[in-house]
Formats: sequence, structure tokens, C-alpha cells
Amino acid sequence: MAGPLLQVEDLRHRYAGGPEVLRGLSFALEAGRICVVLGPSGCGKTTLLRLVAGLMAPTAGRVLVDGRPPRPGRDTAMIFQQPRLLPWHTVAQNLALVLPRRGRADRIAALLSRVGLSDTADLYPEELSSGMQQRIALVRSLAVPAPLLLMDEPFANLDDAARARMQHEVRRAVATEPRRGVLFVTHSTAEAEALADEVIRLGTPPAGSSQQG
Ligand SMILES: Nc1ncnc2c1ncn2[C@@H]1O[C@H](COP(=O)(O)OP(=O)(O)OP(=O)(O)O)[C@@H](O)[C@H]1O
Repeated sequence: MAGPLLQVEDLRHRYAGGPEVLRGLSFALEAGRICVVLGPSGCGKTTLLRLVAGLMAPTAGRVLVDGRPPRPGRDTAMIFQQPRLLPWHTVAQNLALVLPRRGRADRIAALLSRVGLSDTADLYPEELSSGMQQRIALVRSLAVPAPLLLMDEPFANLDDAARARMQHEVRRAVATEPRRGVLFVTHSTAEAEALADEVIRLGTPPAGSSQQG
């Protein structure tokens, strides 16, 4: 499909009883690109991801993924700072949840090999370190057949070597799929430099300003 993978048009959001968090944010993301969203705590980065995922409606403006409003759970895959694996499932079962039945065992083996965790398939999340769980959560999100990956500080708790490896996997996921893009939230300018094709800075605008982004 032609056109940008993601279009955000004059997006505004105000939580009930709170201040306006997003104040007229517009940008477009082409397929094959990684857009890093930078900004201080509380500026609305996670709010932006929720709106782009279609998990809540904006106060004003609109989001289009492949030219239409995002369908929650279908057009986007999300990964958070915490791994959010299902504790009552093994690692392999957690990955199986997002994979088609056909070829599933081979896909699981390949995904685990990619993050150096081939020997963890039959373990439960609580038997892994938090960094290992996060690597599993990353390959799970990359395996979801959604065009847009929404990543909310996913590598904040990893050591430098693991973070570099995971950043490589994100770049690979974008390079190997014909129509895929990433919106990646971080506080870290170093991470933005390592990953970003483009950067959006959110922040508190000067008093009286009505624009953002
Ligand atoms: N469900 C909610 N109800 C009311 N206010 C909310 C809700 N979620 C977030 N907020 C407020 O909206 C603002 C933006 O929150 P958001 O989580 O989007 O910021 P953030 O940039 O992701 O912050 P951080 O970097 O700390 O995760 C904050 O002031 C927060 O308190």
C-alpha cells in the first residue's frame, strides 16, 4: 500500500480532570524506518503509544495506520519496560501464543536462538532473570504479524551488551519485513542515536503555545 505507514494528525489528548498532555502533534512514519520519541517523564510518550495502538481515543486529531484507524491488537505490537510474559506458561508457550500453528516449533527455536536463549524453551518466566525475560518479550513482539511496533523503553533494564544486541534485532526486524516500522520511546539520547532514523521530541511547550512535536 502506498503512503506512510503511520500518520499522526494534530493529535491532542487530555485525561479527565487533567492538563492537556499532547497539544497538536503531527508527524508521519514511512515503512522501513525507526522513529524514536524522546522527552522528559510525564510529557506524554506512553500516551502517544496508547493512542497510536488504538487503545484509547484522542481528544482531537487522528491516527492512521496504513491509511485507516488502528485496530487494537492487529495493526500494532507493543513491548513495554516490563516483559509482561504470562507466568503460568513456559517460554515456548508464551511465544506460541503469537505464532500460527504451522511451523510453530521451528519458529520458536529460531526466535530463541536469535537472542541466545535456546535452552530456555521449557522454563517458566520466573526461572529467568529479568533481562532474559525481556529478550523473550522482544522476540515475541517481533513475531507478531503487525506492521507497526510500539516500544516503550523496552531496553531500560538491560546491560550494555544485551541492549546492543536487542537494538540490532529491532533494526533487523525493520530491514527484513517489507512494510514495517517502529515507534520507539526512550529517555536516552544515546539510544536515540543508536536506533533512530528520525526523532520526535515531546516536551512542555512555553506557556501560551498550542503546538507540539
Ligand atoms: N490514565 C491516566 N489518567 C490520568 N492521567 C494520566 C493517565 N495516564 C497518564 N496520565 C498523565 O498524563 C501525563 C503523561 O503521562 P505519560 O505516561 O504519557 O508520560 P510519559 O512521557 O510516558 O512518562 P514516563 O517517561 O515517566 O513514562 C502525566 O502527567 C500522567 O500523570
